[in-house]
Amino acid sequence: MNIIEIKNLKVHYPIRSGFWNRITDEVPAVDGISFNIRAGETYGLVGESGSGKSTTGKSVVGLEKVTSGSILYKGKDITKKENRRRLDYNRDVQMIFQDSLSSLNPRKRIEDIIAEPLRNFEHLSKEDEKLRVLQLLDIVGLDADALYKYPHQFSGGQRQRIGVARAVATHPKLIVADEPVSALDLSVQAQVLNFMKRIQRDFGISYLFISHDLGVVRHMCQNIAIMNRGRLVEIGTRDDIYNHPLHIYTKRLLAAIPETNVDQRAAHRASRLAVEQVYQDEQATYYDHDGKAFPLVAVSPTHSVALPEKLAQQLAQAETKREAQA
Ligand SMILES: Nc1ncnc2c1ncn2[C@@H]1O[C@H](COP(=O)(O)OP(=O)(O)OP(=O)(O)O)[C@@H](O)[C@H]1O
Repeated sequence: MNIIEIKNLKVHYPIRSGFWNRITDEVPAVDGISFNIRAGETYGLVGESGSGKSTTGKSVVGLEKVTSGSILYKGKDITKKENRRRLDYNRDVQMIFQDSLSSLNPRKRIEDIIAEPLRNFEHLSKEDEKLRVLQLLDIVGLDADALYKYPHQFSGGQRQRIGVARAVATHPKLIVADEPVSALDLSVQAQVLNFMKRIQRDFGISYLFISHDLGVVRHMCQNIAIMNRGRLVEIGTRDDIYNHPLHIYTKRLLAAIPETNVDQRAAHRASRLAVEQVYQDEQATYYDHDGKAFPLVAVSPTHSVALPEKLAQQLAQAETKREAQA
């Protein structure tokens, strides 16, 4: 069952200029994307900086005005404010941000930061509210003495835990996690990802997991969409994307994952350079004459790629042959 269905979503930002501050152009930050998130899954949205991931995430939580298209939740389009209100959408869908320092109010104590959504959506007595905040701190592995501290008194990883505690306070159905570990050291990244997984199991939450790094997404996501210049260039299961990538942009993101095995580094660098060369030389094959991605074409029930139909099928057949020979 799908928890969210995104259909042909567009978010175009106006560019104003001149004495009268008129709209002279627009930035197509999100340019007609469609994908579904299933209940209980972690769906990855991956692309380089500026590809439109955050704008998509903010549209899903209702923080960004949508130009056209729809986002369906329980069959209703929540790009319309009245549907968000009617469905308690702002309680059911929460967001975790990359920059935990600026997303947590520095003047508020942790108790008040975590209690804020409870005060907005549930009207508990003071005692019950405190009990809930203590339970939430416990869930994310922080001690009770955190209650009276301020965000700057915590490490980046601890602040991200506080952000998660606030996000899960109202028992949401979906959390949009926008680069939740990108600002953290590798060892802390693993801890935060692990407890995000645990919370998902315990609460039955779905995540829209936004990242520029296919290396991080591999351990979290069952299905992945690759975003480039406001469009989706490839959608597939983890196996489709990591083991049978078809679009050159996906291959380029995969080649950018650092190689940890020292013996493999030279070969990895050579293949990264080779992919980069194809990407530079074959823009006209992989993008239309405006430099935009083609519409997605399905090459299997789970795998779609943004290429002209014939080329998509040829590449998919070559990939099947390669796998059979391997
Ligand atoms: N408020 C805005 N007004 C105008 N243009 C914007 C606005 N917000 C984002 N953009 C532009 O929209 C495009 C997509 O931005 P977005 O932040 O969604 O990308 P992103 O993939 O999340 O990148 P990053 O990881 O760097 O945040 C970029 O070209 C960006 O400059």
